[in-house]
Amino acid sequence: MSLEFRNITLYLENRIILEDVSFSCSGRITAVMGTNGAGKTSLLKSLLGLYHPGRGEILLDGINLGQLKSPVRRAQLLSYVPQDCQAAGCPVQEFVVMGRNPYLKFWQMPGKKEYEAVEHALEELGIQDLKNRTMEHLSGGERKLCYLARARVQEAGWMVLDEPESGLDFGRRRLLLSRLREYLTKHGKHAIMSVHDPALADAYADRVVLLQEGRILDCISQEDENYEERMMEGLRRLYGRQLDWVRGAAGRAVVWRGDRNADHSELCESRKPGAGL
Ligand SMILES: Nc1ncnc2c1ncn2[C@@H]1O[C@H](COP(=O)(O)OP(=O)(O)OP(=O)(O)O)[C@@H](O)[C@H]1O
Repeated sequence: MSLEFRNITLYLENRIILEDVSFSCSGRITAVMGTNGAGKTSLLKSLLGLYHPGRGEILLDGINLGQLKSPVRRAQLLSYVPQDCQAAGCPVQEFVVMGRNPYLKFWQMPGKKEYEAVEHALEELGIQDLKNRTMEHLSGGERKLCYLARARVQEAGWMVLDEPESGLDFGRRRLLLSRLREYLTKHGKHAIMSVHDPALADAYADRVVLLQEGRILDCISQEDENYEERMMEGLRRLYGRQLDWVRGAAGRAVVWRGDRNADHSELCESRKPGAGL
């Protein structure tokens, strides 16, 4: 299964948001990283058909998504977990089962098979206890997990996840991404996700795409011989020169040298005037 972005250029409100973005995904998970406003969500929304690039094409297993008219077919190919998981006024079980809609006729109600899929997804994510709760009464993290369960029962070939880790506690982030990897591997599926934490991208993604102000800074695979050097060089260009790897028996991690005493002024200088933050 292949997913390729070819020369994507996107304008929103007469501003260029993505410029000539080209890369292909590889392995189970591709992570997209970049500072706030770099264009990660816009890239994912272009993939989902929510934004329409003025130039370029996105090819999923040879299908040009720009020419795909059927929303049902698109939902069979791509599932989505947005950054902001809005509260719906229905029980969790009913929300999650909506993931099966692309496979039901318009007059058909979900049945035993569909609810079994829901049970299974909730169990895998460790949130069976939420089944009968109302979506709008859940915490942000709990809601995020319900959206993930819905994407899971949708059984699309590709999951599109916008900051899946946001709002989750320290342990659940790891649990979620390792379960995601297991699920993708077991079912031969793939994911593209935006993520802010380089440690999570490093630990769970096979390929990391670094976006800077709407352009590709680098696209690095874990298999590349110089992966560590390129990854660190890219991260330093995005976030600052004090970043470094530390290595130990338990693996490697990205840290700030000096941390609380580190000089973070470079971070602000690297932002464009008027870009906020
Ligand atoms: N619908 C829109 N109309 C106009 N501008 C938009 C729209 N959506 C996004 N933008 C702008 O596009 C730029 C990229 O936004 P985007 O949400 O893709 O960034 P991001 O990398 O996902 O940021 P973050 O890490 O903060 O979520 C920003 O400057 C944003 O203000």
